[in-house]
Amino acid sequence: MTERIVVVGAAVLSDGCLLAARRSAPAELAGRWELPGGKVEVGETSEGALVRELREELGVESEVLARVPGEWALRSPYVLQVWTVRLLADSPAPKPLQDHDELRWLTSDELWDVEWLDQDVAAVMEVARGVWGSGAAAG
Ligand SMILES: Nc1nc2c([nH]c(=O)n2[C@H]2C[C@H](O)[C@@H](COP(=O)(O)OP(=O)(O)OP(=O)(O)O)O2)c(=O)[nH]1
Repeated sequence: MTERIVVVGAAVLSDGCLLAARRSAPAELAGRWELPGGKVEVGETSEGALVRELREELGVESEVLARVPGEWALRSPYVLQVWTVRLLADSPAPKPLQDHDELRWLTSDELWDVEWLDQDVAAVMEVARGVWGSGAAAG
């Protein structure tokens, strides 16, 4: 059986915008944009991993809403699964505390203004389809 490790990515939504995070490390990913998140640890649920990663990376308190259909291959053995997430009302605003050096809230018109990781493009398209409908075509 092929080993497969799930990386959970958060489509954090607020006021109709999607949160994008620019990676600061490792060197081969630095400068490119991604959905914040990380690896699911042993004994952890996907939802638990997302809430933990968002707390560690962005300093926010969040609630997982729904799985975005699909699964996307990353560098083997990793696969990306994505969930929509909202910030709790009393959450601090997100800050790039760990792994990222810049954050942006993107409207559907701005979605392709950032250089997403190549392996994230299909996942971001699926998020856009679910959130905004088919209007947010890749630019
Ligand atoms: N979080 C996240 N990681 C992604 C995305 N796209 C993508 O290729 N990756 C890769 C980068 C990393 O190789 C891996 C996840 O690593 P990570 O560094 O975010 O996870 P982590 O916090 O659990 O890492 P670690 O330092 O504890 O090992 O997946 C994405 O959209 N979000």
